[in-house]
Parts: sequence; structure tokens; C-alpha cells
Amino acid sequence: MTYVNPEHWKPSKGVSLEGDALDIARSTNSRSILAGPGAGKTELLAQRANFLLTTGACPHPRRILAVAFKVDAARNLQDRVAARCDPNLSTRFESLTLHSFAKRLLDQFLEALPKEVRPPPGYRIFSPNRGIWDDFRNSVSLQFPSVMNYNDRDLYKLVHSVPSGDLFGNAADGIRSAWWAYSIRRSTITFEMVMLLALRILETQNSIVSALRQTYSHVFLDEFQDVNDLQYRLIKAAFHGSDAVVTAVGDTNQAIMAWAGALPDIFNRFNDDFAAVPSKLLFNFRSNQAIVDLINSIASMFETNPVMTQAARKDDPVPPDAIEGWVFEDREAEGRYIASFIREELGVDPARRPDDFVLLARVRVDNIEQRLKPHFVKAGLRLRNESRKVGELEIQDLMKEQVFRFIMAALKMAVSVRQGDPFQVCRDTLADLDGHDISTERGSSSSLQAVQRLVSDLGNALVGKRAADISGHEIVDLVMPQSRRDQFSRAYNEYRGSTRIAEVLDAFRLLFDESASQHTEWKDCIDLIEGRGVVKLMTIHKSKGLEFHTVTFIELNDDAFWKSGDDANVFLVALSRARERIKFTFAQDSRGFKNVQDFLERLEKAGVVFLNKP
Ligand SMILES: Nc1ncnc2c1ncn2[C@@H]1O[C@H](COP(=O)(O)OP(=O)(O)OP(=O)(O)O)[C@@H](O)[C@H]1O
Repeated sequence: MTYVNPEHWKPSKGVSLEGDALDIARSTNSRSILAGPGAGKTELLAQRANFLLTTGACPHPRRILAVAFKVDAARNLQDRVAARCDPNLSTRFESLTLHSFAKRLLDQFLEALPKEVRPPPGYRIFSPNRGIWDDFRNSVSLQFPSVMNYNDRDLYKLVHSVPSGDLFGNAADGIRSAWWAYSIRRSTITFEMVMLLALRILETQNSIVSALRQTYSHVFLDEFQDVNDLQYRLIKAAFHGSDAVVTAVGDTNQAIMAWAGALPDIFNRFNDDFAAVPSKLLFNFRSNQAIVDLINSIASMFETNPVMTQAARKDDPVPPDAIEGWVFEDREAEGRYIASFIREELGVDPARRPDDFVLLARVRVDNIEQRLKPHFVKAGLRLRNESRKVGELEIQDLMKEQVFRFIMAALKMAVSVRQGDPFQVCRDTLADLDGHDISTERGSSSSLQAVQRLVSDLGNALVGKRAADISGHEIVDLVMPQSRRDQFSRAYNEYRGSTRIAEVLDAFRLLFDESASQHTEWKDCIDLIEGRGVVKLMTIHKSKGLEFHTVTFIELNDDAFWKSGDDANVFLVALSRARERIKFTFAQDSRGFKNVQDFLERLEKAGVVFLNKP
């Protein structure tokens, strides 16, 4: 592989990197980047990966490690790098969540832990419910009567706190140790414990730290504003003082995890610890001028030190109804109006599609779905509640599962539906399962043959069949026989143990059967499963990282917001999903608007007009 001369490297087509952004993409130093929503943080990291790999600044066989805090952000970045880079190079880019990074360390080096804190190899990750805490209290109350004074939350904090000195050294400490013994005996540990154990491994095993540092020449930290103390300790244990060049990217206006103990001054600490040069990304590439103005004005009211963005699309036309508040007498009228508005929009503008529209709510989307559905059906539209459960999984979580993506990709290849690059998903997954390295000629050709075999076997089984002629059950049997499930369990941490795979397969079957009963042809059925051609309804929390033409923010009222102020970041996340238009809807028969008074005043101050709608 010949490398490109760094002087001649160019960003991908359609991406404009200028000034600071270009500097960051090509930087040889650690950097911290603070940016507003839509500033192109994900794109910048993808461009930087492209630069490092194509110019050899990250030389073979060293790798880039990207750590995000949410599964979708990690996958989003991996997909973007795959789309930007030669596949032979992008295999040296690994995008993980911090949790999976920690879990991988733990699984690989369990033996390095002392026996009393070492979970057995088949351990499960769990989050203790009330019953577990009660059982734990009862089991240790004789020895530690004070355990009865802790409520569940305080107990959670105590057992995951890091005592001064040795991690598991002294006994308030007794209760903590008792918890660890209790969990490990039951072979179930919390995610927090995974982090603590990974930290313990790194803090005590120099050889493991050296191997890690040898592997990765560059590290990206995405969504860095969400990092908490323990997570930062883990990052430091892994890379502080190494030759790794670290790029931390974050957004002060979207610190959606603030409640989970994120550190406001994390950027300063990072700059000191890693001698990183700070910069700010000032453009918003996503939203039109009107929406950028609104985001800026809201951010400046909530934040003491907001990052103000400029609209990169300042010359684009802004629709006259870009930002509006809609006021309805009751929820019935609200549902009717939203559905007919979308229907009309689809009729007027041939470029608009149902999936350009999203309805965002803070909570209780199941209730909202029940309420809106009849109106959507009447308008001939499909509304999809992304939080709806199919079996044990929410639809939006199912869509991100590797097993699900693999089945869908195999199916698409077999029935010649090309949406979403199914070849790449099939090839990369099969390479993972078979342990092939596709950056080598041999690995690449073996993976290619594996894809051909899979597609031709499945294609033969489906010949002459429409989606409605086969069941989800049969597809699972064809694509995921037991031998392949075992491979998944071996290759992917999250599929260790059979439960998760079983849940995903079950959810796939249900969703497939449901969709095939509505759309008998393959293309339509696949579109429906993947949510194309439907209007989506989701929580704001799950909308992070996504963008839509028109956002409707529903239930900005006391049914959804219980106290004012705290939710400013949630509010900003919702606003910044919109490319062209944002609508706020208010139904007078909701519980009221006392808790959202703050938001409403700010919207008014920012010039949003509220229109009474029939
Ligand atoms: N340098 C660029 N030139 C042109 N378009 C860009 C550039 N950077 C980003 N974009 C486009 O702007 C939109 C937002 O980019 P991206 O998703 O990378 O932003 P982000 O900062 O990660 O967003 P957020 O955190 O708000 O979800 C995308 O549609 C992307 O394709």
C-alpha cells in the first residue's frame, strides 16, 4: 500500500474543511475540540481518520482507537470512516464504546485480577433491581447492620465508589467488599464494576498497558463532554504519558449525561494532562440560518459559556414557516393537525418523504403513539414508535444490533436490495466471525468467498418467494444456524452467553412477520423493517446524532417535564436535530406549562410565534 503525501491529502468530496478544522484533521498533536450541534464533529473525526490512515501518519500495523459513550455514536463513526476510507485501511480503525473497551480488557485479562474480585469467565452484566438490593441487605445485615440505613441509590453509589488507597482495600468498605463477594458469587456484575476492574488491570499491569500503547498510535474521544470521573481515570490509565496522539471532541451544549456526574471542567483537565491544544468549531453544517439563530439564542440563555455557531448554510433559502409554535385546544386536535400537515407536505413537495419528519418527545412515547396513530392511519401515513418493544427489545435498539444488521444485509444481498451497503456489512461480519483480517489479500479473498457462499445459499432458498411466502423463523434458520450463533458468541463480547442473541433473533422474527404481513414484496417489506417511508416518533434522548428535515417537538408541557431548568440540554438536543424546520406543539388539555415556563419564555424571547391551530 502506498501512502499519500500529507501535503497532497484532500478531504472527501462534498466536505469542506478550512482553517482550524483542516488543521485538526492533520494535527500531529493532541487536541481538544469544543463545538456546537451540527458542527461536523463526527465528520471531522472521519476525515482525520482518513488523513492518518492514507498518509501513513498512523503506520501499519498500528491502529486508531475511537471511543464514544453511546453505541450509536460508535457505530455512526465506524460507518462514516468505512464510507470515507479504502476498506484495506479502515480495518485499522476501531470504534468502540468506553464500556465495550473496558469489557474487552476485562475479558482478555481476567486472570490478571486477584481471586476475590475476579468474576468467573461466563459472568453476566446486570443492573440490580430492588429485589437484589433487598436480598443483599438481608444477606449482610447481621455482619453490617448499618447497611439498612442505605437506600438503593446510596447503596449503588457506595459499592461502586473508589476507596482511597487500594481499590478494594479497606472495609464502609466492609459493605463494599461484601457486595463484590455477593456479585461475584452470583456471577453477575454491574457495568460500573466492569469499569473498575478494567481500571484495576491497567493500574497494576504495566505489560498490558504497554501492549495497548503499542497497538494504538492515535486515540479519538467522541462526546467527551459526557465523560465522568471514573471513565476519565480509565482513559488516563490507558494513554496518559504514552506517544498516542489523542483527539477529544465534545459539545458543551448537549451534555445530556450531566445527571450522571459528567465533569464540567473535563476539557481543561484533558488539555493539562495531554498537553492538548484547544480549539472550537464554529460552523453549523446541518441547520439553516433561522434554526442556528434559535439554537444560539437558546444556548446563550442557558449556558454561562456557550459555543456560538455560525450557519455554514447561510446562503440557503429559509422556509417562511421554519420555526413555529402550534397551540391546540386539545390533544385530539393536535394529533389530527400534525397528521394532516405531514400528509399535505408530502403532496406539495415531491422531494419530501415520510422519514424526513420526526416527532420528538421527552418521555412516554407509547402513550403518544396510541394517541396519534388513528390520525396517521386516517391520513394514510405510517407512524413508527422507535421505542416500541418487539419481544424484549425496543425497535431502535434492535436496529443497532450486529446480529440484526447481519441478517438484514444477508437478506438484502440475496434478494438484490442494495440500500445501506449490505455487502460491506456481510463481508466485515463474516471476517469477524471467521477471524480473517481483510487488510491482507488472503483475508480479503476468503471473506469474499464466504459472502458469495452465504448469498448464493440464501438466494437459492428464496428463489421465487416473496417476503410474505416465508416466515421470520425460516429466515433465522437459514442465516443464523446454531453454528453461526456460536461464532457470534465467540467473536462479539455482547453475545457471550445465549440470551442476547436469542432476544435479537426473536425480535427479528416478530418484526419480519409483522412487516411481511403488511408488505408482501421484498423491497417494501425491507423498507418497512428498517423504517424507510415511515414518520418516526422517538425520545429526544435517542435522537442524538440524528438529523431530520422537519422536527416536531411534542409535549413541551408538565406531563413530560417535572422541573424547569435541568432539562436545558435535552431541549437543545431536540432543536439541533432539525435541518429546515422545527415545530413546537402545545395542547391545552395537558397538565399545564408551569414547569416549562422557562423554555416558553426563552422561545418567545427568541422570536418564536405561537399560532392557534384548529
Ligand atoms: N466539513 C463539512 N462540510 C460539509 N458538510 C458537513 C461538514 N461537516 C459536517 N457536514 C454535514 O453536516 C451535518 C452534521 O454533521 P455531523 O453529524 O458530523 O455533526 P455533529 O457535530 O457530529 O452533530 P451532532 O453532535 O449535532 O449530532 C451532516 O449532514 C454532515 O454531512
